[in-house]
Amino acid sequence: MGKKTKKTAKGRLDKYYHLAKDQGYRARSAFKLIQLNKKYNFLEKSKCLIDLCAAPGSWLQVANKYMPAASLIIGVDLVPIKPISNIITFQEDITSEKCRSKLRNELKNWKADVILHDGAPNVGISWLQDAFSQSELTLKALRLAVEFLNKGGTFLTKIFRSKDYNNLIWIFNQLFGKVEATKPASSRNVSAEIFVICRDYLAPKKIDPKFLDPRSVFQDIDVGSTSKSIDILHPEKKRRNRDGYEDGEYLLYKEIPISEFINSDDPIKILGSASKLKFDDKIKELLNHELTTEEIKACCEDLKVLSRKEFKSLLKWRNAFRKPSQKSDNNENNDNVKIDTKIDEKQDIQEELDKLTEDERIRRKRLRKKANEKRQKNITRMQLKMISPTDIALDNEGGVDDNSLFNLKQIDKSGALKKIRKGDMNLILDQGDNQDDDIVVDIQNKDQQHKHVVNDDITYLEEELDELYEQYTERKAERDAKYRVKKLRTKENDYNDDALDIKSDKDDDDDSDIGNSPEMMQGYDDSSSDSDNDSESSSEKQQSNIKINNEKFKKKKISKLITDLNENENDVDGKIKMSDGLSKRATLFFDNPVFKDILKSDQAKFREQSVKIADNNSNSKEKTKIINKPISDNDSNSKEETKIINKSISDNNSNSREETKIIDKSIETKVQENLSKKEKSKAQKNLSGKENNISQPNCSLKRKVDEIEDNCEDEIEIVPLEKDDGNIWDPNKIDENEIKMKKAQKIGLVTPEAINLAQQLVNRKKTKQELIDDGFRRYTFNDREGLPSWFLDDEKKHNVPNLPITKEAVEAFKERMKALNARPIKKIAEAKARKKFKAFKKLAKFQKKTDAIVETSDMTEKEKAQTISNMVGKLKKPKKKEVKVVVAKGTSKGKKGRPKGVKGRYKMVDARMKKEGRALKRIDKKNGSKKRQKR
Ligand SMILES: C[S@@+](CC[C@H](N)C(=O)[O-])C[C@H]1O[C@@H](n2cnc3c(N)ncnc32)[C@H](O)[C@@H]1O
Repeated sequence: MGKKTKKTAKGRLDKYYHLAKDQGYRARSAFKLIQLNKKYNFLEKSKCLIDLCAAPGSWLQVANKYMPAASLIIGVDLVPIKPISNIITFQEDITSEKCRSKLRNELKNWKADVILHDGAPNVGISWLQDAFSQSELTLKALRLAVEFLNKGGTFLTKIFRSKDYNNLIWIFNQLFGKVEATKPASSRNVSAEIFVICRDYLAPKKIDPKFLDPRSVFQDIDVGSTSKSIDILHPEKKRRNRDGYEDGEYLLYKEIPISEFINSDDPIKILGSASKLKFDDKIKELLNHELTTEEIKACCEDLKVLSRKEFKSLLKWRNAFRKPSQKSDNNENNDNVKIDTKIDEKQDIQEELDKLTEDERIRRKRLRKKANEKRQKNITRMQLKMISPTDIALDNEGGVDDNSLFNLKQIDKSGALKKIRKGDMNLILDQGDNQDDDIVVDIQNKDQQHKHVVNDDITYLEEELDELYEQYTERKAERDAKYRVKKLRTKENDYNDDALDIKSDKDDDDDSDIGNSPEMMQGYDDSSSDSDNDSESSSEKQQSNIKINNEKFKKKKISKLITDLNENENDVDGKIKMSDGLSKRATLFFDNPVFKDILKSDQAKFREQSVKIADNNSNSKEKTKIINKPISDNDSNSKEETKIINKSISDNNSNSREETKIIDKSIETKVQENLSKKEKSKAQKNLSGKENNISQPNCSLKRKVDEIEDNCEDEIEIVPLEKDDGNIWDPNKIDENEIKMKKAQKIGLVTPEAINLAQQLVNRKKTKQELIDDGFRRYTFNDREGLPSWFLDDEKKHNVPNLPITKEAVEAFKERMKALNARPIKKIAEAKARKKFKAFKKLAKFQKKTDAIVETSDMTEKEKAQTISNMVGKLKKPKKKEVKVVVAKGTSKGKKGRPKGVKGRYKMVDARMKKEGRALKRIDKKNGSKKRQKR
């Protein structure tokens, strides 16, 4: 058995426990007397009270409180009672003669107005004995009551509800005018105790001693048959018996003769109550009967361990030995048994079935709940714009399968892609009935009605999704005005779908999404690389490549909108990667028309940048191609190429490194020109004669370039490289800036200027161009050359750019800093929160207690106010932190740190110090009392 804790046992620490503690009562039972007194008002009128069984003394406290001052109150108990002022207490057994004489001594000629009895003998032996001793103790208390009670006095006693209850009440009624049994609210419901208040003591001159003799009071009771048999066929229906043991039976083991079992009209009862069936002399011949098997004998030996089957076989066996007349008498009984057993089996099966059905229902409910939660989560995520509507379909089963609602593969098969792209989903649904294999397989087996239901569901879901998607796009449009323009453009593109299919090559040069597609970019690169090894006109091939790729992309673009979701290049470990390097999910997301124009512009920029990079990169294939072109082409082409290069030279004059490259290019151009004029024949010779030169055009070119460079040194004007002007004083270049950058990266924007600028950029108040323009001002090119250091220092201090910043921005920054400064550090904040939480908990507890006091009807308003104010006082008083004085001895002597077995605050002292401390305290106390006496 698990150990019962103080808290759990009978719910010990209840409201009355706390109330008693708060009001200083020694036990919660004080409230029982308070409540009884409230009902019957007997304490206020009394001047003498005897409390029999008074320890620990809470009833005495209540009596002292409610009775008039200078009343005589006597308390007696088996255990000592802690003294209470104005109350006489002594330790005695109330059943003893000694107690009687002691009481007589204390009372002298007085008689009590009230006698209380809350005695509880040592219980726990057995129910029967417990109840009996309680009744006996009550009778003993009554005996004292009739001796010491005044006429018209009150006797309050506790009794347990048992079979003796009625007898006791009868006795009380003979001696008192009014007898009432009641159970106060503070008495626990689980307790069998009840209080009987007997008022108007009749004080008869002569009392029949039998009234106070337990043997005569409790012997004539006929409580009826108290058989403790168990229903052997329904052992689980066994009820707890609160009546205790059978009368006269104090043993659990019971032997019953077999003859009794056979002749009994209620054999089941016998089997339930007996421990063993004894083969008695009367029917000893049964022992040797063939029906009396060893198993039957063994069953008779110990009935307590038999199963239902074994009990049945015993009953069968008994039936065989019954006389026909007896049989007919008991046939009914046996039939009942059989019917009962059958019903039992059926019941068992039914119960089992019910249990299984219930389990299944719970399982389904759980699954349904899970699915609903997931759906709800997706919708929320979509509303928060964390995912696109298409993701919901993907997430539904962790991906798109053949049965998925959004399996566009099915739609693809239908050949109605264009219609879908125009938004006509109904068309596909109509066709889908015939073309969707998977759906057909499913639906074929079901009736037509079901088909409609399924279609209706899908249509409904699609409509819902469309609606959500529209909401999403509208929200987006509201946020971004530019989006509307893009949307218009998207619409235009949609209307021109057919035209898009046969768009001319002209479009390739535009910044359209086709030309900017990743595939397109790839195609572009491919063509460049092809030209390395191809002697064919590169421009032509490039054009044709672009055209092919363009068509490919067009096809892809068209089918993208309603593409097969399973289309992927790699599907490794379940992670699907699309051709453009994005995951399938991401590709789907960016295929959304919302991103169409964003991608267009971005890709266009990307292409521009790529072309520029290709132009500027000396090692790039593109450049080699351009340089190679004059070799393979005629002289006329070379001039055009030179122009292109010159153009790029003029475009890129800011960077010195770039410039060097450009100069290299100009050299190469000149070389090419010279090559076309002077060395053409030589080069042709080389090209036709030397295989190596053909296979490695770059090498031959380089050699030629070297040769020609040597020859034409005079003709080439070499432009000197611009020196890196380190003397230009650029305040942005100094280390300080780097430090600021690092700081900003670490803790964010730290100056109001930075915040202002960031805000302007984010709110689109400032464009990129304006920002660049702002960079060119009088501070931009400050020449530091030859300036004295003191001047530079001074300049650094005072000649700083006055960046434009609004008053509001500065105010906002100040506020932000103030807020930051006002915020406590983490540890302090945590400590404060902890303190607050503790105070809150304390307050809640206090409130609970005060509520209980306010609600209680056992106290006057004044008392309530007093108790609450006392509690407030206690709450305010800080608890003293106890410091334990530990004498350093044994192992802890001379050792540092906490001594063994000491918890909480402690102070290490040596034995002398402790003794001296005590002596000082004693002396102080003595002196203090002397001083007081003098006063
Ligand atoms: C429930 S307590 C009484 C509580 C008491 N009314 C109060 O409010 O503090 C029961 C007490 O009966 C006492 N008791 C039991 N048998 C007794 C006896 N024969 N004589 C005296 N006291 C007895 C026990 O010692 C026990 O303290």
